[in-house]
Amino acid sequence: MKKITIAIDGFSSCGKSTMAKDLAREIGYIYIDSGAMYRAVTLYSIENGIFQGDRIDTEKLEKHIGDIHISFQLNPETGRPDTYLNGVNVENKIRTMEVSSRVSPVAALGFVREAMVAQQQEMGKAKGIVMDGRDIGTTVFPDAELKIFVTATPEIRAQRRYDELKAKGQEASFDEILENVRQRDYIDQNREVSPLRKADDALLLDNSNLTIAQQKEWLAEQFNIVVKEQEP
Ligand SMILES: Nc1ncnc2c1ncn2[C@@H]1O[C@H](COP(=O)(O)OP(=O)(O)O)[C@@H](O)[C@H]1O
Ligand SMILES: Nc1ccn([C@@H]2O[C@H](COP(=O)(O)OP(=O)(O)O)[C@@H](O)[C@H]2O)c(=O)n1
Repeated sequence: MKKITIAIDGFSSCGKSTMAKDLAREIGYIYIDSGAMYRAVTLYSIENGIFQGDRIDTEKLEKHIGDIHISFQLNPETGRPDTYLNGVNVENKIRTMEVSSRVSPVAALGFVREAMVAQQQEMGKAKGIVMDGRDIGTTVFPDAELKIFVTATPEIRAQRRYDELKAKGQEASFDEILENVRQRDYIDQNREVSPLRKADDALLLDNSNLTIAQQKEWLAEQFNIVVKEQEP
């Protein structure tokens, strides 16, 4: 069967990676969490003195961008890929509120996006990939055969992220998470380079009232429809 490219974009914390990972596992495709790459660049910046308070030393980051190597390795325990920054597993570190609160300004920098998009396009060259993020259907893979744009209300998304952090035993405040979700949505939609928007040919999914199982089933249906259409 001919392999296709699947792009899943949308607002923060709405369940993109949950559905992307599940689908990739089921159909034997590679899964790439592009947000993890921007989070890893942010962690590198925090750990290497590139932030002065909230200010980003963009000159320093640009000088070091070539030293930031991000890769993914399947974690046999979770069955999902973990993110590695220069050979070190940073999967837990990149999910903290500290990284969440600093990632969107880093991801708005043109040279950061250029470097990440080049790596993402290289990863998807052979197709057979599910990638989730903000600009996958618009910039990274504009020719993707299946494009989805996911959304849910900010309150529902913040609650999902709150439950997740709690379950991991991390300190979290619902109000702080809601504020972060809103702030990131704003920056992501209003930046100059590749702002978050639905590609004209993307299917819209509001999963506010869907369970994980329901959205998984919906996505599998969309995949089957597109694959059938591709058949000669
Ligand atoms: N339909 C859903 N209903 C309830 N919780 C969900 C749903 N989809 C995802 N989640 C949970 O919400 C949290 C955020 O999902 P995630 O896939 O990380 O979102 P995103 O990749 O869009 O940021 C996770 O803890 C996930 O288990
Ligand atoms: N393709 C992408 C993916 C993420 N990002 C940025 O990276 C941040 C973190 O992405 P993420 O997918 O981990 O966000 P969550 O929705 O999982 O919290 C986003 O808020 C965006 O600022 C981006 O600019 N482009």
